[in-house]
Amino acid sequence: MPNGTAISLVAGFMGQMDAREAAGLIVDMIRQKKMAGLVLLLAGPPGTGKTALTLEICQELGSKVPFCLMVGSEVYSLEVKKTEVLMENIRRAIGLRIKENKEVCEGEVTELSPEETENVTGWLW
Ligand SMILES: Nc1ncnc2c1ncn2[C@@H]1O[C@H](COP(=O)(O)OP(=O)(O)OP(=O)(O)O)[C@@H](O)[C@H]1O
Repeated sequence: MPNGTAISLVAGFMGQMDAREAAGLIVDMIRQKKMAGLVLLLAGPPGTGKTALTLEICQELGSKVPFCLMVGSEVYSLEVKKTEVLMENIRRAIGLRIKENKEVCEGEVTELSPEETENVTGWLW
């Protein structure tokens, strides 16, 4: 609502008034670029709506803000480095935005003519 209080039932979300009002403040702060360099941490028991609230914040910020769900057990896996997991998710988030602008050309390749180059990368300079 305009005064910053949450509506008791909206978009399937009910209760959690304090958390939803706080989420509204976060959305305002992001829009005013006051969250730059800051991280929002939602803590609480399982199934209390942390993910749902995060998705709401993301949707409120518009279609250009990607929602990228990360699984905690992935981050703490011994097989993959934490930085690799983070990089993969950042790539995924950027990929979502690139995908929106993707131009698809349809056609048929009728001929391929390989060209010899001097450098090992295969790029023409
Ligand atoms: N206040 C709420 N109103 C309506 N539905 C809710 C509310 N809180 C949670 N839910 C629903 O309960 C389910 C579990 O919520 P969610 O996955 O967001 O919880 P979570 O806190 O992220 O859980 P976890 O810590 O296990 O990841 C979802 O389907 C969500 O839509």
